[in-house]
Amino acid sequence: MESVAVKGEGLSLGYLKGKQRKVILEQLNFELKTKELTCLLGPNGVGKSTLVKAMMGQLIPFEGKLELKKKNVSEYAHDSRAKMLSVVLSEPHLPGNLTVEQLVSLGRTPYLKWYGALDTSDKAAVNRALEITQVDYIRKELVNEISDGQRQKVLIARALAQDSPVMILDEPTAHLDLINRYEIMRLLQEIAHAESKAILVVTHDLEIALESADQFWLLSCGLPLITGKPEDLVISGQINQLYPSDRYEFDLLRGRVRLREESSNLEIIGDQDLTFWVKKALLKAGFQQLDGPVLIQSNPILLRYQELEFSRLDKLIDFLRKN
Ligand SMILES: Nc1ncnc2c1ncn2[C@@H]1O[C@H](COP(=O)(O)OP(=O)(O)OP(=O)(O)O)[C@@H](O)[C@H]1O
Repeated sequence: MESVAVKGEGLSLGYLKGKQRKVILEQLNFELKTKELTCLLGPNGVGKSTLVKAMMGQLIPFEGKLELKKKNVSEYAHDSRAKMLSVVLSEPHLPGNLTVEQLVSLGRTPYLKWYGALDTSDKAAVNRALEITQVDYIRKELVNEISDGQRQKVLIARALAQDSPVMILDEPTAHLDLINRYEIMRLLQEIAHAESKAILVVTHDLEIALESADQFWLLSCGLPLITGKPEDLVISGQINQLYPSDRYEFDLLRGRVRLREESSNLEIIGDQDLTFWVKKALLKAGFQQLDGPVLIQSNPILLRYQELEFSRLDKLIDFLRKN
């Protein structure tokens, strides 16, 4: 099986204002691969949706090549492109009077005959999509009467029913709680691997993306697109290009962004994970320096400072403020 599903080469994308070109992205090179979950990350306004629009055939590149399964994206007729690429947008307008099953069935639209009814293979594709995404049990519920997390799974089911080798999702975890964010990304990773799909997810959710993505594409203003395994980009420090400001940095140990640590002379002794949180609380409370070390004893937690013992950080901080 050809592993490159979408390929961009020397792509320049943007919008026309009259006859004037407003270039948003230049010299983009990438390969979206089958059996991989790729996350596209970048700050607001950098051009992520612009790239997605181009992949959907809604935006003709100013320059360069954009191929979907080795054929120029703009050469596809609407229906044949829909068989190749499905899209889940972040804020879709859904007809609320449809049931989950009816909405997922809409994924079969590109395959329907002129009389518009689902045949046995369409029904099988819908059932399979409902099962894979585990929303079978709400198939008769109305779309506007289910939770945000369920709705997101239903939209993924509709894209699955469309049976295209490429799936693109724009912020599928927006508005979801932490567990559901993990759930959705884990589901997408499983689908990419088990169903042999090339999946591109646009997201701002770096922590969750790090847990689930096989590839990262990092877009930052005025720089070339960086692609690679998330862990490689972390190890090489390229991940920091997402945060151009000096105030932020990627915390290698904890796998997330943090405010660059203020320089401090705090001496905190104890288990490494615990010292991290004690230091964080002291810095937040405005203490960059103390008159001696803070010793942390675990099980039960006890903080020792100047021969005094504190069972909680707020008690230690209260003491420091008063003295
Ligand atoms: N239809 C349009 N016409 C002209 N300029 C546009 C149009 N749509 C978007 N832009 C511009 O293109 C740039 C990139 O926008 P885009 O929506 O692709 O960013 P994004 O990375 O998806 O942002 P976000 O994370 O906020 O969704 C922005 O400067 C925006 O103003």
